[in-house]
Amino acid sequence: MVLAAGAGKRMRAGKNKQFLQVGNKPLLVHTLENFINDRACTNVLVVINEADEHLMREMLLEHSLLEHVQFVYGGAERQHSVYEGLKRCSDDSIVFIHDGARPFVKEDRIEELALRASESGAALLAVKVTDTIKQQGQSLKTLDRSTLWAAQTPQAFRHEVISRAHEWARTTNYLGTDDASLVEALGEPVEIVEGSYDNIKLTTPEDVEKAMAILQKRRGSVKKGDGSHMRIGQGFDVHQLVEGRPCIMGGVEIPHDKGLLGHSDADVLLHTVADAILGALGEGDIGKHFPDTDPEYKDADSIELLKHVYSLAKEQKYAIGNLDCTIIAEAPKMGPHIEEMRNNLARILETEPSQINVKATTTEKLGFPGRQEGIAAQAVVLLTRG
Ligand SMILES: Nc1ccn([C@@H]2O[C@H](COP(=O)(O)OP(=O)(O)OP(=O)(O)O)[C@@H](O)[C@H]2O)c(=O)n1
Ligand SMILES: C[C@](O)(CO)[C@H](O)COP(=O)(O)O
Repeated sequence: MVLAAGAGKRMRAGKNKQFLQVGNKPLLVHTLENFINDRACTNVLVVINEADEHLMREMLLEHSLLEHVQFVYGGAERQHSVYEGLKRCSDDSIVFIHDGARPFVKEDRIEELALRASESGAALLAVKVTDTIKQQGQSLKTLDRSTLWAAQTPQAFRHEVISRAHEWARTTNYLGTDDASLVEALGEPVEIVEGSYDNIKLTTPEDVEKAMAILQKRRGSVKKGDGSHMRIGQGFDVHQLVEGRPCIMGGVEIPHDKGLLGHSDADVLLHTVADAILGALGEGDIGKHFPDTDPEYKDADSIELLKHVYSLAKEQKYAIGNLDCTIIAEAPKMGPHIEEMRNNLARILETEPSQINVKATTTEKLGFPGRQEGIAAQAVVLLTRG
């Protein structure tokens, strides 16, 4: 259960912080991917505000996650949101309750929590407190920090245990700041699984900068030299120019007296980029994935084809490092459309336009592009993961 029904007031972003862009994707997308990609996780429930539903659906669709989640409407307080979510969890499950605003939970912690929760009924991630903690009373007291832990999420429970704790809290009007505290209040065991200081909750604007630094660190900390932290690929494609076809380039329909011939919409730029990404992944080429003999791809929208190719990269946890493309065409003029193509590519590939470069050249009237018989495009892409 991923909680995303808060207002994000302390973030002061003018919208629910779950939509905030953190590096190459929105906060909630980072968080959900940790669970959707986890093999042991069978159902992902997202607790949302009804008012956010439309935008939430659009965002998850754009990142190919919509089909992997179910929505439930939350309540006024975090605890009420959890209560609503619990009604939708099955009786025999281990329920993970996690803040949508914590994007950096690690796979091995999820495994450890599942194990400990199935043994003891309840387990949470927490880190040892590193500051000296003062308690304000009549006089100031210093607590023994060797016994203090800062609670994080996920918190994992046998469904029966957490449902009972929430029912009790509801009838007694007990409001806790996390879910483990409700089980503690019943006097039942809760185990701590040591987490990581990087598993931060993005609460204030400063946390976005911390999150960016953690993302950078993760990208840089993947073992170098094994060829898995970055992959490079190149693509090249040509389509013939003929009368009676639209000229679609980088998702932009460019007014011209001729258009590109092909089984799909023949967007030579997007095909080239798709080939470059497939090359980087060692996954062959677009002909292998979308055969031009398959009627399913007749007049296919190349944006959808490229999205599919990018989803293969995401499955392997790669994102775009940068992409550089060249269109080779005598006509039409590409200049007025380059920015739109760049923005389209950034959107499809879930990155920033600054990571993408699109340029165009003629061949000085030489060869098939020069004679305006066709248009070629080439691309080089760097995929990174971490
Ligand atoms: N009624 C609520 C309140 C919070 N949350 C979720 O609980 C998590 C942790 O809460 P917090 O960081 O406090 O988020 P917000 O409530 O959104 O932030 P704020 O308190 O600043 O408004 C967030 O992922 C938030 O979306 C929720 O699902 N339902
Ligand atoms: C549950 C929690 O993440 C534990 O640290 C946290 O208490 C929830 O956030 P909030 O700011 O207290 O709502």
